[in-house]
Formats: sequence, structure tokens, C-alpha cells
Amino acid sequence: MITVENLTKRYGPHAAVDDVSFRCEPGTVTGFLGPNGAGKSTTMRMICGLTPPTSGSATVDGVAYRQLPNPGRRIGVLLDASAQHAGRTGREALTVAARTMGVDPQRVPATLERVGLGPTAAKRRVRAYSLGMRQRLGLAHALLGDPRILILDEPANGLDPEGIFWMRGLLRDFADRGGTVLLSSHLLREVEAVADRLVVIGGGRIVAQGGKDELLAGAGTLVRARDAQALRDALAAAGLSVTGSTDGGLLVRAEAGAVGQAAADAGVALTELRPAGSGGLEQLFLTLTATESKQEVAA
Ligand SMILES: Nc1ncnc2c1ncn2[C@@H]1O[C@H](COP(=O)(O)OP(=O)(O)OP(=O)(O)O)[C@@H](O)[C@H]1O
Repeated sequence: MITVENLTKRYGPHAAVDDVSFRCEPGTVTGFLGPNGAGKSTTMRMICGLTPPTSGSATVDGVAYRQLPNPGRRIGVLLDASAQHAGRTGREALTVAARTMGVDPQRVPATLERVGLGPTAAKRRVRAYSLGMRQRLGLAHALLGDPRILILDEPANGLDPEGIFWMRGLLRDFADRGGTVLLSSHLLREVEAVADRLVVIGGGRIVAQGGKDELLAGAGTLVRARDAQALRDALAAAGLSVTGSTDGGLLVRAEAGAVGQAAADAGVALTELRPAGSGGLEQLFLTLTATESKQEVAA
């Protein structure tokens, strides 16, 4: 279990991460989403003890990462696949890691195979690896100590469609066997396919978190009219609150029926009316991160 409590990181006056709290439970994949600069990497670095928080705490199975005696055996981390020793072969890099973790180096070839790096790739120097191969090697590094928890920052970066599909299966299987996965990604369709829970962050603050299905179902109604101001007035008159807007559409915290009725009562012609979640995670993400509204969905 990963527990993040009131985590804050300030760089001067700027809060990169602002009072962030969430938990990742065993048996689940948590998708960590947010636009560029939202604070995902900083949060993950704080969980892994690489960036000291200004305030708040993060623990792994109740213990701060830096207090874990042999962290690689408890938690597999992939934060920056390019930060690997370029002069070593894949096999050498993983063998060094195995020795550091106290893992039998005999496990290295099988771990490399597991991530799709066969004997030929294992013998090549990391500097000759493509980004996708580096990601695979980084994942092998994370899996080597047979941890029960994975923290992966953009692991699908550089992977081809087949690689992305493969990784989805690997993470799902890891969680289905009782593992805990925290995964950041810009590939929303991938996150939608694999995650059980979502934590959405914008401007350093959590804008939504909860079960994926609940978030998609509880996203409210998206409504659009040619006369946007008349629509706003109609919604206000009916006492319905607009929680955000995206591309000219309004997100309303109410059932589609109530929204349609409010528009009809005011004689406003609609051009679109649908549950916001029906547009999938991409629509939900754009809607949530386009506003400053804070929304929490019960787990
Ligand atoms: N060492 C640092 N010094 C100053 N500001 C920093 C530092 N590290 C991160 N930041 C700032 O903190 C904010 C959050 O950055 P972070 O890298 O965590 O975002 P992110 O959500 O991972 O973004 P991306 O999706 O682009 O990777 C940004 O405004 C960034 O400029």
C-alpha cells in the first residue's frame, strides 16, 4: 500500500505539489493523470525519497521509502528510463542492480526475457538502446527484486503499440496477483484500459480521485448550445451549477434530464446533451483539468 498524506512541495513561492493525499491499495492499478507540469513526477519522487517534501508524508506499507532496508525488494521504481549507465550492456546493468539488491544474478536473463529483451538485446550497450528498449530495461530493473509495489512514471514512453499492449497485460497481471501499481501516463486510453482507480492532478492539487467507473459515471452532464450565455442563464435560473467548461461546452453537476429540462423551460436550443463520462477518460481529463474545481468521488 502507498499512502500519501498532505504532501506539499514548494520551489520558492511556487507550490509544485499542494496538499496532495491519496492511497494505492493492493490489487489495484492507480492511474495518476495530469497535464504537463501538474506535479506528477514531483509527487512520485517524494514517494521514492528522491525529493524531500516541504510538508506532509508518503509511506510504503507504513514506512518512509528511505527507511526501507532494501527498497528494491519492496517497491519497484521506474522514474526516468534515460538515467541508466549508457556504457553497460543491458545484462551488465541488471546484474549490478541484482548484486546491490541481494538478488541472485541468475535471475537476470529471465527478467530481461520477461520484458522482451532477448539475448541479443541483453548483450548490446544501453547507449545503443531505443527509448522503448530503455523503458523495458527500466521495467526489468523495477521487477528484479520481485516487489509487491510498482511506481512507474510514464512507462509507456517510446513503446510501440504492441509494447503498450504488452505492458498493459503485465501491469494488470501484477495487480491481479495482489500487487499495487501507481502509474502516470499521458496515454489516456491505456490508463482507461488498465486502471481501477484514478488520481487526477492539476496545478499541484488533486482535482478528482476515485474509482475509474465512478468517476466516469459521476462526471455530470456535458451540454452545449449556440447561445452559450442563454444556456448559462437557463441553468442558473434552474439552480444548476456549472462546474467547468470545455471547448464551448458546459459541464453541469446534474442529470442530463434536469439539464435538458432547464434549457427547454428557458427556450434554449441545445446542440449537445450527454453524460460527460460517455466521452471516456479523455473527455473527463480535459474537463477536469480545464477548471480549477475540486471534486472528490467517494471510493
Ligand atoms: N527542481 C525543481 N525546481 C523548480 N521547480 C521545479 C523543480 N521540479 C519541478 N518543478 C516544477 O514543479 C511543477 C511540477 O513539475 P512535475 O515535473 O512534477 O510535473 P509533471 O506533472 O510530472 O509534468 P510532466 O507531465 O510534464 O512530466 C512544474 O511547474 C515544474 O516546473
